[in-house]
Amino acid sequence: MNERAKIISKQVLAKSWGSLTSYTMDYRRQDGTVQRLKREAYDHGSAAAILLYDPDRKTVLLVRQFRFAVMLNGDHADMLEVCAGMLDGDDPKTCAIREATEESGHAPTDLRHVCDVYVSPGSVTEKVSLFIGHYHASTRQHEGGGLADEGEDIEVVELPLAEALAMIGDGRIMDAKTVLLLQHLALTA
Ligand SMILES: Nc1nc2c(ncn2[C@@H]2O[C@H](COP(=O)(O)OP(=O)(O)O[C@H]3O[C@H](CO)[C@@H](O)[C@H](O)[C@@H]3O)[C@@H](O)[C@H]2O)c(=O)[nH]1
Ligand SMILES: [Mg+2]
Repeated sequence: MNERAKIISKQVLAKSWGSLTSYTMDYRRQDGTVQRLKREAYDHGSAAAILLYDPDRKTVLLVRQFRFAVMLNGDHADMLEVCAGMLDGDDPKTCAIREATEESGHAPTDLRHVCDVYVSPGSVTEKVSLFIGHYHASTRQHEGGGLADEGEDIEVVELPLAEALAMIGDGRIMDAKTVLLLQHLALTA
């Protein structure tokens, strides 16, 4: 816990798949004065994500899936993203391999860790560990698509890296972790 903030009380506003909690804290400002503040935090655990890249063909494998919150915010809800998922008790690398395999059908090789990011640090506790891994014909285990009994309905989409980068510019790719990983790959491939 940060020494600048002392939690005075907390109230669970909602607890279901994730939890939304309202905290009251005494926050010590940079000038030393203490201010009482309220902040809400949404906690559904942390996550890992992996961009699948075929270096021989310079293609990437992404997944398209429906995102309810994006629909609520008035944007096109069929999001094109890198494979990703909640840690569910696994370490980030194990999670990245598990999610890539479930969602894309490929068990990736040559994983490298890129960085860890908070995508919405103002209110969401989730930290996402980002990886790049390789796929090719021999890494294919099955056709992918995710776990239908958990409501996943995933289309696997293969694209030239150059086309995926262009899709960031024209708004067809809007998921932050996907933008970051594609741009990192473009800088380092
Ligand atoms: N019951 C219930 N199930 C949920 C809820 N929200 C998600 N789920 C289920 O929980 C599973 C989550 O799938 P994962 O593959 O583990 O996670 P993800 O949704 O792909 O998350 C990744 O992408 C998100 C969007 O970019 C990221 O926010 C997240 O960090 C992560 O990288 C899916 O089966 C989904 O149906 C909910 O509110 N209620
Ligand atoms: Mg997922």
